Amino acid sequence: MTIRVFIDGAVGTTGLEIRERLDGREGIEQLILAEADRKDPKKREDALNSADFVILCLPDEAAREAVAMIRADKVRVIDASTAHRVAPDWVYGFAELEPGQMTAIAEASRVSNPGCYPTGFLALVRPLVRAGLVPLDHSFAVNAVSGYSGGGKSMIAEFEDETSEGFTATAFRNYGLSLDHKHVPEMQKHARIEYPPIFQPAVVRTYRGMVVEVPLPLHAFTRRPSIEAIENALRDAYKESALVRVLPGDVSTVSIEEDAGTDRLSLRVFGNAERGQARLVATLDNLGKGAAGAAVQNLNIMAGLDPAAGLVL
Ligand SMILES: NC(=O)C1=CN([C@@H]2O[C@H](COP(=O)(O)OP(=O)(O)OC[C@H]3O[C@@H](n4cnc5c(N)ncnc54)[C@H](OP(=O)(O)O)[C@@H]3O)[C@@H](O)[C@H]2O)C=CC1
Ligand SMILES: CC(=O)N[C@@H](CCC(=O)OP(=O)(O)O)C(=O)O
Repeated sequence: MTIRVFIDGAVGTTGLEIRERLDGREGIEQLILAEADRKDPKKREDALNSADFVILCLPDEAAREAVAMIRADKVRVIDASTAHRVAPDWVYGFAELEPGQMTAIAEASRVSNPGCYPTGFLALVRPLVRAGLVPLDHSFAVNAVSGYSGGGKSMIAEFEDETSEGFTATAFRNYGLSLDHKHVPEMQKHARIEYPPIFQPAVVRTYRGMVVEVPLPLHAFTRRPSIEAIENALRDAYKESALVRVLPGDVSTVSIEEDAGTDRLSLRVFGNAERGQARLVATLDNLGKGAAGAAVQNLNIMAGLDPAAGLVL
């Protein structure tokens, strides 16, 4: 059986990566709009309704509009934008996050692809909250850096094109200083924690890759979990996963290039037992498990294909 896939936003940063991964795959036919038609509402509407699977790689508002254009019941949607990540009637497309999540994705008609930063945060934190090692009412902090492709075409131009408005030569800059980053509700909801985490993102002069860190004051928690207990809980949560790996915390540094160019998500636990402090560190590619890789994985799961097909391990 061949499935028909339409990527809306196929020439954007995420869309192109997905398209390349699906190109030439047996059993997948891509509906592709010509450059002159790709923003034509009528042409998009036709494509959106004649596909079996639609992957939205659009800004949030355009993603909402695209969903509203879909009338055919058979069309199943994966939305890479932020638009539906906390919507109650959408399935959260993070297959490894909860027991049973892969089945929920396989059966879903509407799947929201996780954000890149939430992917790192949730992978580190959710198993610990679920196991009761970290209390639900802990006030989490998240420190993270991303490659500049995380901001899509406009941020790529800011970092690469001297003639673009907003061109910057900076090596590192923080942002989200008003503490209202769009990923915070998604992190809170899917970690199932009481308070919004304090999210401290930054962007650096490298194209792709991310490091996402969560500091934990273990000494302050009622159960005072050991560093080993934290690492074991993560190992247990991801023991069956091909993409999420828990690595020993025996290195002296972790670089942003670690998983760039792959669909892996690597987790490490560092700590100081005497002080009762830990640093949880995730690395991933914002365009891999953080976007395009996750979308391809979700498509595989929804269409009943090999879950690892087209992914870079
Ligand atoms: N970049 C990343 O690392 C990640 C991105 N995402 C999400 O994926 C989505 C896409 O992001 P990204 O690829 O980075 O963004 P880009 O800006 O690189 O690409 C967006 C694409 O959508 C097109 N587009 C915009 N409006 C419309 C419309 N009304 N109809 C048809 N096409 C339209 C743009 O056209 P044009 O080329 O003419 O501008 C562009 O090609 C966003 O919601 C983003 O938040 C999620 C996780 C990570
Ligand atoms: C470096 C950078 O600017 N990154 C983007 C997030 C990229 C991403 O994950 O997109 P979604 O919001 O769709 O998840 C940001 O912080 O807004």
